[in-house]
Parts: sequence; structure tokens; C-alpha cells
Amino acid sequence: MHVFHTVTDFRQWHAQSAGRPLVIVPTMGALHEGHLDLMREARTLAGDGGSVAVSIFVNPLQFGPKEDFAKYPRELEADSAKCASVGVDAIFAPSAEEVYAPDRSVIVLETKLSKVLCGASRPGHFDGVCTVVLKLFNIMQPDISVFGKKDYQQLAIIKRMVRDLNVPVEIVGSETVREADGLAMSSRNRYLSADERSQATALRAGLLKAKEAWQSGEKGGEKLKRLYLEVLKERAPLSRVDYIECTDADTLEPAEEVGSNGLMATAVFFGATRLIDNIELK
Ligand SMILES: Nc1ncnc2c1ncn2[C@@H]1O[C@H](COP(=O)(O)OP(=O)(O)OP(=O)(O)O)[C@@H](O)[C@H]1O
Ligand SMILES: CC(C)(CO)[C@@H](O)C(=O)[O-]
Ligand code: BAL
Repeated sequence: MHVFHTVTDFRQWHAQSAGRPLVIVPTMGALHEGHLDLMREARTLAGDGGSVAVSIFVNPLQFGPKEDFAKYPRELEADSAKCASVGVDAIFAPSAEEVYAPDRSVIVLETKLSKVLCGASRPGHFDGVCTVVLKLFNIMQPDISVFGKKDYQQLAIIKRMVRDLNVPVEIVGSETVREADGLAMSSRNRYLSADERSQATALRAGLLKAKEAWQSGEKGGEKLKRLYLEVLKERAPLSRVDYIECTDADTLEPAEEVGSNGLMATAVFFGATRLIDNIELK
């Protein structure tokens, strides 16, 4: 497996496999089983003749000034071993200087889907995500890129960017991988104390309770949100809910009545740690 730190080196490698499909998995590193699952899916999508590349880059542009950019875990050696174990062909791990010119002046702005849910709590976050993802697409020139449904809004926004800007990359969404007790895997779970970690299972439990009610005929968004909040209150006294919303799964517009293409998405703080999760109501 190759590890490249510069655009030139990555492109040279990719040029040697001209004509064969490239599938990429963009990440910020600190890899866990959720990421590895995306890589296995990428391996399948690439087929025998294709290649799989993983980008590892903690993108400064998508962090707010009070967020965890400085303390975000960076562990390239352990990440490389994990990538090799699932058959990744190349890692692209550039420095911030390699990615961003000091006098850069162009960014990608998504103007609608990025204003709700996580975008409302993290202003500018999805501008940073869109900008770096478009740059990674331009640098790596993949045929397919795989993203996790855990970051459902991110996936929806990237699909929209690719559609609206005619970016020639197919976007594939992959199911959320969970711990045995239901908590969605995330690099940020390691920040949780033991008590917070056990209470964090309430996100999944609350979403499942709301989904059960929806399946039994309850379509009211407010009622479904209340059911979720009851579970949080009962099972996670250390939590502070950032948001819980019912939306359309594609447009992310709020849904007073949740029909057959719904999404419930949530973000919850435990101390300074912010966890997200969601469930499709389909
Ligand atoms: N549990 C998971 N299941 C499936 N995909 C996941 C999971 N966690 C992350 N991903 C996906 O992996 C890709 C890289 O995500 P990222 O590196 O931010 O990981 P993360 O663990 O979500 O970290 P963070 O704590 O920053 O949210 C994204 O497409 C994301 O949706
Ligand atoms: C897509 C991404 C790698 C862009 O920095 C990041 O937002 C992530 O890890 O989900
Ligand atoms: N997985 C989303 C990256 C972030 O939280 O910045």
C-alpha cells in the first residue's frame, strides 16, 4: 500500500492506472470499524481491476474557532495498518499547506441544505466540507466516492454539490456502523467519560422509539420529537440536546407530517463532545 503526501505523487500513481476505476473514501483519520466498512464497500465497488484510495486530512476549514481541530486525533501509522488490512491500495495524507495556498480566495458555498440541522449549529462547516471534498475530487479524480449515512446531511449536501456543479463522480452512501449497544461509531466517542458513554446509547434508543411510533401510524413531527426527547431525559441526564428534527430525507426541509421519505436527525452534547445520529423513516 502506498502513502502519498503530495498532490504530484498521488497523481503520478493514479496516472499509471489510467482507464481502471478508482473508488475513494474521504476521511479525517482516527479510523474505526465504520470507516473500514466504507473501505470494504469501496473495494467491492472497485472490482478486481480497480483501485481504492483513502484520504486522511483533518480539514481546518470545516472547524469552528471553538471546535476540536487542535485536539482531533491524528494517528497516521495506526490508520495505515487498518487501511492495509482491508485491501486499500493508496492513502493520500496531505498537509494543510499542500491542500491550501496561503492566498486562496475561492470556496464552495451550498446555500440551502447546509443552513439547517448541523449547519445551523456549525456555521460555515459545510462550506469547508464542500470546498475540501471538491478539491479532493479534483486532486484524486475518482470515479466513485463513498460516504457514511451517519453524516446524513453531509451526504445529502455532497450529492447536491455533484448534481449542481456537474462533478463527474458517483456518490455512494453507506449504512451507519454501530457498537453492540447501538451507539454510532465515531472518532469522537473516545472523548466520552464512562458515564457519558453509557448514556450515549439514548440517542439510538430515542430514534428507535420514534421510528416504532411512526411505523404504528404516528406521522406528526412534533409528537415524534417529543418521544425522542422523553428517552433522552430519562436515560441521558448528562446530555444537552443541540437539535432533534424531522425532515424530508433528500431536501432536509422540516416535515410537520412525516411521510414515506422522512429523516429524523439529532445532535447531542455530552460536555464539550458533540455526537450526531439519525434514522430514516422510509
Ligand atoms: N459509524 C459510521 N458508520 C458509517 N460511516 C461512518 C461512521 N462514522 C463515520 N463514517 C463516515 O466516514 C467518513 C469519514 O468520517 P469522519 O472521519 O468524520 O469520521 P467520524 O468518526 O464520523 O468522525 P467525527 O467524530 O469527526 O464525526 C464519512 O463519510 C462518515 O460519514
Ligand atoms: C468528508 C470529510 C472527510 C471532509 O473533510 C469529513 O467531513 C468527514 O470525515 O466526514
Ligand atoms: N464527520 C464530519 C466531520 C466533522 O465533524 O467535522
